[in-house]
Amino acid sequence: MGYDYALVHVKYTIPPAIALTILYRPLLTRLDVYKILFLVTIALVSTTPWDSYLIRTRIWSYPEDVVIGPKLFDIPLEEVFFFIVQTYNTSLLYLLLSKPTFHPIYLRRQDKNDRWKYFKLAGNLLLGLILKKAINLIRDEGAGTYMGLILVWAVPFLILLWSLAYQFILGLPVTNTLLPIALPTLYLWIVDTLALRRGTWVIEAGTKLGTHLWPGLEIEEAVFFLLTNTLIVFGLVAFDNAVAILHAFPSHFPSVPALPSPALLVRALLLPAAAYDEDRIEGLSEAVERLHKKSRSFYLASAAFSSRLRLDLIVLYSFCRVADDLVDNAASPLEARKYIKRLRTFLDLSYKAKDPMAHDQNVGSVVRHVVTEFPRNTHTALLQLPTSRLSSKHLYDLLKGFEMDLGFQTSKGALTSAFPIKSEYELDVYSSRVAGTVAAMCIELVFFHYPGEASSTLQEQILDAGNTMGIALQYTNIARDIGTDALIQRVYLPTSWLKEENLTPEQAIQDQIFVSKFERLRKRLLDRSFALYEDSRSAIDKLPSEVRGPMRVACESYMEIGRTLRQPGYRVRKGEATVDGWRRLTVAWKALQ
Ligand SMILES: CC(C)=CCC/C(C)=C/CC/C(C)=C/CC/C(C)=C/[C@@H]1[C@@H](COP(=O)(O)OP(=O)(O)O)[C@]1(C)CC/C=C(\C)CC/C=C(\C)CCC=C(C)C
Repeated sequence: MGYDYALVHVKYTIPPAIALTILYRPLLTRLDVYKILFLVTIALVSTTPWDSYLIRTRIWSYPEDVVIGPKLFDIPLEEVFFFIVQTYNTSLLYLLLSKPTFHPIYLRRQDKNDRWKYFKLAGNLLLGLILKKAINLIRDEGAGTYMGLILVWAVPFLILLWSLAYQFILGLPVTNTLLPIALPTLYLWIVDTLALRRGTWVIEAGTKLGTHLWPGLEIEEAVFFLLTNTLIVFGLVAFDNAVAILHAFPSHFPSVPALPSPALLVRALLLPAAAYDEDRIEGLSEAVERLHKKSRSFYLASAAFSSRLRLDLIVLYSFCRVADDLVDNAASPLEARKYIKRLRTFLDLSYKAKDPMAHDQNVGSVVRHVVTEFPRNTHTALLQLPTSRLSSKHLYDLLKGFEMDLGFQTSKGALTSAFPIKSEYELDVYSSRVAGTVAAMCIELVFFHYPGEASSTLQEQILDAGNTMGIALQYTNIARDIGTDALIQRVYLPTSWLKEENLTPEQAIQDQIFVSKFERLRKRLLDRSFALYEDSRSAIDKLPSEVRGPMRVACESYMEIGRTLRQPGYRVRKGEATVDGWRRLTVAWKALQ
């Protein structure tokens, strides 16, 4: 009996496991736990008979004085623990590195002439040849036996995973594929070199090739760790591929449980790529692109949400952004009004389409309306709005908020300007309509994806606090944009506030930046923004535990704009991010704790 093998764990495998757990803990979802357990189970079940065979046939051995003693099918418990901890560590690293990835946009519809099918074929051919060579090595019963046994065990799994998930394996960023394979492999090569040198485990002479990758590292060991890490990462990629299919194509999978069964995952992977809905994939890609380009705060926050809710939030953002831009960037107030009217008709038709009696006919009229009445680049954002999960009230109220913007008289040649925000109350109403509604819709989506976690009274309280938080964010938004809004004749500062400073909205526009008074009013906006934020933020703790952190990230990273604006001497610069990327990340990290 000895502790050498156990010490390898104490020194080399448990510390990274602890570090990765601490690092990933705030982002961990139930689906992640499910994935890790799934992978660990497969690793145990598939490796145990094979490793047991290697030990019983003495291809592989452990001196009695380096292991504690207990065994499972002749495998020392330290070795069994190795399968678990390696799978755990590589899985956590993969999860960490792939957190920012929005998987559905890597799905590819494939028709007959798509060249990707040749990649699939080439991969399978190559793996098939390796398998044939491996069988020959075992048959020869010579120095290639151990290498042959490693390959014969690993390659069939690789063929399976490649066949099911080659689109993702090839398409995902290398930070999601090569990196989580390469880092743990290199690390385990170093650990293995030290263990073989100390004699903690021994490969018998006669069944090994005798080639070293570097002094002290047998080629078989190097290949073993490379293949096992590849299997773990490909397994996780295949899992994410299946989940992406389940969430992206409701027409094929109308209802998906939070933790899909293995059978459902396999069914998803077996859906022919020719049956993928191309418009849906394109729509999701456009939505992520829009979010990425237009909002650093919400893009970062979106990565922290679980996949199902994340998808809905991204398409909701895309709708809100497009609707806001249609009104804001209209060539004239008349055109802006026309778009609001068309958006209202779009909502009327969409909510009528929910009526099961005339569903198909009504969906047709929604599509026709969108295609004929809106610019091409807005179609997917409108058509993907998840109306089945949102009550119409908030969307109609959002349009009422946009309508208030039309109260600003901005047409060229207009003699006088109009300023609809006369009092703090009116600013609150405006903010509630354009931002409180957004908060309410985000919360509705949370309740949809996490049903039964809050009573209806609690839901009301949370929605109320969400409205307040939305108003807080909008006040910060207005404080940041005072200058740029003035350039387009919009003064959101309440006329009553301006009056207290002996100013009028017209002066605000003429002088643009009447610096000190303007800064005093900016401070007043921010003070109220932070008061509202303080009033509402504790309600986030009443949300389902999995969304608390991500919601905090969304609110905190936006409020950080306010904190920056409050710094003495800070000046807003047009086109420049108020909060830099590093600071935003730090804020997100703290919000997740
Ligand atoms: C990850 C995540 C939460 C993403 C999606 C959020 C989402 C759907 C945002 C839509 C934003 C949008 C384009 C709305 C149109 C109206 C508008 C312009 C509102 C202002 C947003 C400012 O965005 P931005 O700075 O990019 O806009 P401009 O360049 O000025 O045009 C708003 C300030 C409103 C944003 C409000 C929210 C996202 C609500 C936040 C509150 C919650 C998520 C609820 C928190 C829960 C509790 C219980 C307190």
